[in-house]
Amino acid sequence: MDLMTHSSRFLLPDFPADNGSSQFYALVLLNQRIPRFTPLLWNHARLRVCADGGANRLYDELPQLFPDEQALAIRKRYKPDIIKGDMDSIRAEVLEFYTNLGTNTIDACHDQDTTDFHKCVAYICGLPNLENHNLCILVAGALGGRFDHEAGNTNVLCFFSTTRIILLSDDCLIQLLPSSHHHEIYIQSSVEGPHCGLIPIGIPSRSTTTTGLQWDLTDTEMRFGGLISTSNIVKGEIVTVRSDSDLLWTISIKKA
Ligand SMILES: Nc1ncnc2c1ncn2[C@@H]1O[C@H](COP(=O)(O)OP(=O)(O)OP(=O)(O)O)[C@@H](O)[C@H]1O
Ligand SMILES: Cc1ncc(C[n+]2csc(CCO)c2C)c(N)n1
Repeated sequence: MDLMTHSSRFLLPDFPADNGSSQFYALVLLNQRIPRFTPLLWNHARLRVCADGGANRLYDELPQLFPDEQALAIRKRYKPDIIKGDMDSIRAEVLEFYTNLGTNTIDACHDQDTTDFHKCVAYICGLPNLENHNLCILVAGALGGRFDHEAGNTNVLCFFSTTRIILLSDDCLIQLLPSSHHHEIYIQSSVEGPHCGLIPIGIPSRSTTTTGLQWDLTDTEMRFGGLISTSNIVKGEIVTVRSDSDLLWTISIKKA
């Protein structure tokens, strides 16, 4: 079984924007409070997409992160490449502002069966010329507020299980660890941890084995209605995970 490695280097303030790695970061902004480190993610991303009302968050909340600068100057500096969704949440003035700046908008109001976030990920995954890149989609504003949205966002991780997608809020990070691989997670202890969780999603895990946690699992069964690993603690610099089913990995993000 192949190894997949993971690192939240994109949260490090001194991780260079032109980081020389083969990773192609895309950023998706959702319609929930944007994390304070969003400008950092923005600088790493080579494609920036707003999911419908996510554009309102960019317009309203990004200038608040730069209180000493003119809101208009910040809005012009942080121009999304694409706004995609069913366009029922983006305000008219916001749509007009970014359209005038040259942002492409893709109206997908005919599809009321997938979320705006799902539509954005499908769009990114369908872009030509990405096959040779190691795509990683960073998602800002994925948690907090409505649980149906949080569940829908988590479902997108499962739907696109072969794509690296990382849900982010001010407080935590969530990603899928597919069972097709075993995993090494390099902990960036200056910005994340120690609280973490491993959660079976979709189906129970008959066997999960970890190293690097305070409460390691050893060929352990996990299922909703039985044991799932919450309030665990990262102990080492590397956490390893092997499981017979897909798991969610979640880790706390430290306050600055
Ligand atoms: N409270 C929230 N928590 C987490 N994610 C959210 C929340 N609100 C919206 N999102 C995410 O942002 C995306 C865009 O939000 P937007 O409000 O435009 O969606 P919507 O389809 O209009 O929602 P609604 O269900 O209210 O009609 C959603 O697809 C969802 O992924
Ligand atoms: C079983 C079922 N439940 C809910 C919806 C509604 N829905 C799901 S995604 C979406 C688009 C949101 O922008 C909407 C309206 C549906 N279609 N099917």
